[in-house]
Amino acid sequence: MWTVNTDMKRTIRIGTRGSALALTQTRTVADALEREGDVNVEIVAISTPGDRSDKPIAEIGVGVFTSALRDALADDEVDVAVHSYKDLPTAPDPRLALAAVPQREDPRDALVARDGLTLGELPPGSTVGTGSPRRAAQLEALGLGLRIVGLRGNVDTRVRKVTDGELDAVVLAKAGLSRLGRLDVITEVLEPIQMLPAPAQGALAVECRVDDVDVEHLLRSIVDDQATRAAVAAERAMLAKLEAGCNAPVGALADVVEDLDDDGRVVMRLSLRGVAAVYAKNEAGDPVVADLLRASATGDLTAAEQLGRDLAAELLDLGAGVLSGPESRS
Ligand SMILES: NCc1[nH]cc(CCC(=O)O)c1CC(=O)O
Repeated sequence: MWTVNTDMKRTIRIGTRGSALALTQTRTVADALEREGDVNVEIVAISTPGDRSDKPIAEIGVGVFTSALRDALADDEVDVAVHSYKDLPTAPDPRLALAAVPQREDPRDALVARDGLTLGELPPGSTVGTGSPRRAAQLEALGLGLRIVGLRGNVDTRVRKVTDGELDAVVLAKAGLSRLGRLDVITEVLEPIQMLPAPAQGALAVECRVDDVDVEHLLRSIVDDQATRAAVAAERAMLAKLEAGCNAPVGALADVVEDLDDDGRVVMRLSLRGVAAVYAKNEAGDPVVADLLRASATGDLTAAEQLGRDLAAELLDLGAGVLSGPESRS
């Protein structure tokens, strides 16, 4: 007796962190592949040191959430890795290819405050939780007299600090709340003019092994979004160049916008805004935000990375490298 395997579909193993957020965003990639790719998909949760530690990210370092996943992919334990793009180090991993950048969620940060309050309605002295020096610096610069309190943990844990009355508010990525179905807790979506998001916030990075051309082609044709890829490339190029010159917290946001060319025809271009904090030392020798440097520029969609590097150069000229504060990427 013998049986014929009639199911000739290839099975693609997709690696992800095990958090509710990571699993949900990986599910969207898996669903698209199963729907349009004529493949079977298996989701493999991989535990990372970042998931097992409660220390501030600034202490445990960049890549804590992503390097275990990248290793599993390079070692052929999975075929695809789905990351929150903003958690990836800027240095490329030569073992891997960035096969797809799916369409981005709303990149903005969101306030979750007690009693439905907005930032402007929080009385001076209110406590606002965030573990991100980028968010802390921009909150301080608003001059509202808010007390910034360090914070870590998953999205639900952070929201609970407000619902339990421990903090007056927390700031989180809107995309994370959206993916978890928790948009209802948002009391204000923060405009980029007040708070520029982390480079690549709200976007996913989908990687495969550099020599796995079949999977790369599959991912590129089904889940890649070119506008998101260009926007995120500009933001990340800006971050990468600034990292070389300083470790100041950086915010960046690129939008695809309509513009007119020399002949008055409508063309799509990339508009990039960036912010970097400059620190000074107070009497106790601790770094405090002395200034927020801002710059913006518009460029060709096909030269996204150059636009990012140019804007970083402008911020460095303005003094972004002078005295760097706490390291941060989120
Ligand atoms: N730093 C943690 C992190 N990494 C990705 C997200 C979700 C949002 C996203 O994909 O950018 C979050 C949570 C947050 O910043 O509130």
